[in-house]
Amino acid sequence: MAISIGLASLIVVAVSMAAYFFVRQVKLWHTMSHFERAVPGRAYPLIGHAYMFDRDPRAFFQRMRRWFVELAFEDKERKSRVVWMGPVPVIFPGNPEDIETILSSSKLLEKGTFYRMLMPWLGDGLLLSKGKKWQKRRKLLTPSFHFSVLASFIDIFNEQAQILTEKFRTLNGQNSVDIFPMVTYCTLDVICATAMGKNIGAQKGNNKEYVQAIIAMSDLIQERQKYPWLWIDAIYGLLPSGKIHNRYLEILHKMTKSVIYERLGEKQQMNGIKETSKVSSNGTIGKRKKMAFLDLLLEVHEEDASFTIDDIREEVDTFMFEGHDTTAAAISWVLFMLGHHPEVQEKVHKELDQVFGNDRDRYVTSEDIQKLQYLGCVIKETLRMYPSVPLIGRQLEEDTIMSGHMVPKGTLVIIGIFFLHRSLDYYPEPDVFNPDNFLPENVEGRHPFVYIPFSAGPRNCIGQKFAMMEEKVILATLLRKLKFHSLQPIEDVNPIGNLILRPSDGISDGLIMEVTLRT
Ligand code: HEM
Repeated sequence: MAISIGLASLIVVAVSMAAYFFVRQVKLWHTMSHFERAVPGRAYPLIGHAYMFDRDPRAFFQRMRRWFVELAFEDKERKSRVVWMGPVPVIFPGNPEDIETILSSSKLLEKGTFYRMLMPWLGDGLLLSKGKKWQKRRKLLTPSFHFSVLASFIDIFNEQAQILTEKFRTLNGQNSVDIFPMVTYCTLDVICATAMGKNIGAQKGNNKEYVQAIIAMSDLIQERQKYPWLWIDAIYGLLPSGKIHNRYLEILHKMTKSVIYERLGEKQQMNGIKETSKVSSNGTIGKRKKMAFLDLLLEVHEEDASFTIDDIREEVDTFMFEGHDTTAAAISWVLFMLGHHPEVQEKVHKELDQVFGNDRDRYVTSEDIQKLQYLGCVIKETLRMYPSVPLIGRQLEEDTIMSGHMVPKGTLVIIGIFFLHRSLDYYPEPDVFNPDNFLPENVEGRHPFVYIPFSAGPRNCIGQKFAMMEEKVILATLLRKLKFHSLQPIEDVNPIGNLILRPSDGISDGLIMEVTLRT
């Protein structure tokens, strides 16, 4: 009797849940029927459009590119469209006006499910936090990216750029080389020195365990994002890749924490001479060493104890993640494009000669950076064609009108930066590399939301100026001495868009180039 009552209750609960789910799905289906599909095929109950997705990430991204560029952005009406990822509808805005609605809103700031895989590593750092917490953190951290702080990092950019140049110089055309990992080690050294104040010497082959962990971690997260069954922590933790993930996580957190406590200890020791430990105009702590982001965060912690050591760890890890892969991809794609466009490379070389004369060794200064206008156009055009962050997401926190229809609260929205930047509507020849697209006269009159490599609005990239400065210093240092020649045809190197836009020619995931000395 007891069993049959239990069984009956179970059945009632199951049937009610199924009915609730069914009604909810029918309502959702009806609401979304106002939006055209972003993919050519039908969506079926439960699986949605998932049957159309290629397992091979390269083929998948190419297919998405055809669908979204042609169907969405180049459709006459440029309406936002829907894709059913299983039973979950995802809206892809198809015009800059809808993108502006989302990104410029001070209420639509939540990132959504796709970012969940980053949580174990980055916690509630600036990239992932939401609501009041995000607002408070953003306000706290914004002064850390003030120009005077960034200017104090310029020596670090120069130092690491020179090490990279020397590494390339010694190759001098003897071999083809995959530039991607070399540039990544360089940007990793830069971010460790600027975020943590620690020189980990990745370019020199030091700290191998940490370097391997940080590079592999991004790859593991990207892999995990693709397969929903890996999203469940309990399952993932039992699988070999989950075990590796957790081991790397431990290495990464251990390093960040040990640097934080080391720095905190040093700071406390210096408390006796507290006055000199305040940041000075050239970004040094007293006479000791350069300020790192970490020092600024420790100062915030001293003034406001509710900003805890764990909070600092989350922010430092967020900078470590956001601040090395993005810039490595951006610099590598610039070199790859220059290697395919010798006439553009020649113009960059000329500009460098005008600014630096015959001096190919001195450090790049803030004043030089201002003068390198054409290099700036090259960087921007590369970020148009190969935006380091190709897709960003939001989970709507309130009902929102897009393309004239209501999208209910809770819906996932994905903004395809890569697809937007390749649209014929906004760039006359979207697949042609043309830095002149960013000459002031050509930028004038362009809708501000058709070019958004750093996102836009209140939740844009806080590291944008840092990134542009770092890119210019590294490229100006490399290109004063070196010439780059790409060895893979452009059409063979398809970008794969996950967290970061990476190259793949189907054989290697690198950018293979010949590097020679400039005469
Ligand atoms: C070329 C280099 C870079 C590109 C293209 C880039 C792009 C972006 C984009 C598109 C976002 C928005 C992400 C989203 O909404 O999901 C973002 C956010 C962010 N970026 Fe960057 N980024 C770059 C470099 C950096 C650097 C060097 C740092 C730090 C030193 C950094 C720190 C951050 C942080 C902390 C956020 C989260 C901001 C917030 O939500 O308030 N980024 N970045």
